[in-house]
Amino acid sequence: MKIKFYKYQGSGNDFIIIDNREKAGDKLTTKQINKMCDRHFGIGADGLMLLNEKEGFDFEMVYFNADGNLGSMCGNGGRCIVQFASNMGIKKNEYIFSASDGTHKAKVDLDKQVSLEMKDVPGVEFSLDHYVLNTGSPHYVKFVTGLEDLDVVSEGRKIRNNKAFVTEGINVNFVETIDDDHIFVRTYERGVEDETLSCGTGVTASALIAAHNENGFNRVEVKSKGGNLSVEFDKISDTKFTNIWLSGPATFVFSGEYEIKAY
Ligand SMILES: N[C@H](CCC[C@H](N)C(=O)O)C(=O)O
Repeated sequence: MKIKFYKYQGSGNDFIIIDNREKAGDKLTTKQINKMCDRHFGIGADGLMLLNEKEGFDFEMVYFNADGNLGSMCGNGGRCIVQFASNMGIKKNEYIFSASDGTHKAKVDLDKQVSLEMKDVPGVEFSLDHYVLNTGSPHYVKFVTGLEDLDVVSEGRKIRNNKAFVTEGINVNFVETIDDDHIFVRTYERGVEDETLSCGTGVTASALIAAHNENGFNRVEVKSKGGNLSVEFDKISDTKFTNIWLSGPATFVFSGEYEIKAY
C-alpha cells in the first residue's frame, strides 16, 4: 500500500506529515512509523505527524517521535503542521489546533515565519547545576560554556538515562549565554535518542530559564544548529511563565509516496 507524505522542516528539525483527514494514516504501526523516519531505509525525519480533523478546532496534531512512539508536544512540529495546514488550503489569520498538551494558537506571517503559542509553564524545578521544566514536553536545561565543542550525544544520553529519568525519558538541553538576550541551544531528544538540529520545546524551555527581565515581557533570541528562533513570554515569577510564543521558519521540503510494508 502507498501513502502520500509531505516533508517539512523547522530550523532543521524535520518531519513527515500525513494529511489524515481521510484517515490514510490511522493504521500506521509503531514499526512502520519508525521505518518511515529511518534516514537509510525510509524517508528520514525526527518525527511524524498526522493532521486530523477535530470538531471545534482547525485541526488536530498527533505527533510521533522517530522511534515510532507517540511523543509529547513538539514545538517545531507544531510550527510545521501550521505551515502545512496553510499550504493545504486551511487559511486562517489565527489558527486554533489541538495537540497532546492541549489547545494551541498559531499565526503564519507574510514572510512565512510561524509563531506558535506554547502552554503556560506553572513551575520549574531548580537543582544545583540544572533546571527541569515542562513546556509541553519534559526538558532538562543546563548552562555550559564551549557548547560548540560539547559532545551533546554522549553527555545528553548519560543524563537522559540516569535513574531519575530513565523510565519516562527527558529531552536534554545544553545552553550557552551569548549576551543578555541571545542564547545558543543544543538538544539531545528522547524518542530520537540523538541530537537534533533544533528542538522547539527545548528552545522555549531554555529561553524561559535565560530570561533577562526580572518580571514582565521578555524576548530571547535563540541560535540552534539548524537556524534561529525567538521566544517571547511574560515572566510572572522565577517559576511561572505565561503568554509564551515560539517563532521561526517552517518550510515545505518535498512530497512523495511511500510504500508501506506490513510490519
Ligand atoms: N522536537 C520537538 C520535541 C519533541 C519532543 C519529543 N522528543 C518528546 O519528548 O516526546 C520540538 O521541537 O519541541
